[in-house]
Amino acid sequence: MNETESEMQARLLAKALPFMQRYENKTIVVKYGGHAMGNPELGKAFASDIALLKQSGVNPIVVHGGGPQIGAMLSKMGIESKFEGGLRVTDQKTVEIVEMVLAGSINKEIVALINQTGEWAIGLCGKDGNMVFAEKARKTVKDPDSNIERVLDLGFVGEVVEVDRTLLDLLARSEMIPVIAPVAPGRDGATYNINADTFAGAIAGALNATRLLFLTDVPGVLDKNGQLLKELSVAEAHALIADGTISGGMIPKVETCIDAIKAGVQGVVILNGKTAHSVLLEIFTEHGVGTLIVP
Ligand SMILES: Nc1ncnc2c1ncn2[C@@H]1O[C@H](COP(=O)(O)OP(=O)(O)O)[C@@H](O)[C@H]1O
Ligand SMILES: CC(=O)N[C@@H](CCC(=O)OP(=O)(O)O)C(=O)O
Repeated sequence: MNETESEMQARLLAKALPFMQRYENKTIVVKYGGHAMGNPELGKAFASDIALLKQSGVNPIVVHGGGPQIGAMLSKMGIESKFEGGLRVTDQKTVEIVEMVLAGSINKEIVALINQTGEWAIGLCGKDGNMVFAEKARKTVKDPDSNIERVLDLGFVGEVVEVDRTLLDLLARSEMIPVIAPVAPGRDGATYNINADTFAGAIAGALNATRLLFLTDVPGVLDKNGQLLKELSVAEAHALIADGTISGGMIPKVETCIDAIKAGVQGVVILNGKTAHSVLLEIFTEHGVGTLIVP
């Protein structure tokens, strides 16, 4: 007998039960990258995945990026921008635009998409509820020829030094889904631009998240031949960064995965946010997608 569409739907829903039970009351941090955004249909699918997690009793927390969108605004305003080691060199003018784009337009766009599903999202950044404090990032790079280390001055690029769980714990017990922009104050009163991957890792670590998902625009970490690596150990990741196979924005992503694993996050996955319902595929089905980072 041919299965009707309703029967198929019922069978698929029944299959999701063990996963719903596994993740009930667990925290899942989803990093939504700027490269994964932009397509309205995919945006809707992402929002409905997050809404479904919340309805299933999971505690989803969205941390978003917006690198390409910041780049577009900076060029519209005639401000030049460059990256070093995957991080945007950020002067005073740039950090103002970064805050405007991240904590403003992009944050509210994602909040609105989730709200349209009938769930409740609340848009925040590190400043809200004294959630996150940052300090000036101290990054060094090795000159490939001489191997000499050089300190980078990235301006108002920050790294997270403190996460206060109070607000996020409160929201976990509510109907609200937090959507967080990676901007945070320093104790020095400055505003810092934090790489969204690093920021998501810090939030996941502080909340002992069960899962940390990175939604980007590639299927996961690719090897030299462009093939997907389904699993990547910490040692292999270091080797791929050192030999240049992992470059650009993938560097802070993979480094964050390593730190998150060390901080006790149970599962860290880099996956393609350009595949519709990638979050559900990863969380509610047997076969994960993307690259799983293992200790
Ligand atoms: N080994 C690699 N595997 C996959 N992507 C890589 C690799 N090395 C560099 N990249 C680049 O990293 C990008 C993803 O990082 P990023 O641009 O910061 O995305 P997002 O905005 O989603 O955080 C990919 O689009 C790709 O160009
Ligand atoms: C310091 C630094 O580089 N900050 C990032 C913040 C946004 C971000 O990380 O966005 P994606 O996740 O889309 O790359 C930036 O200015 O682009």
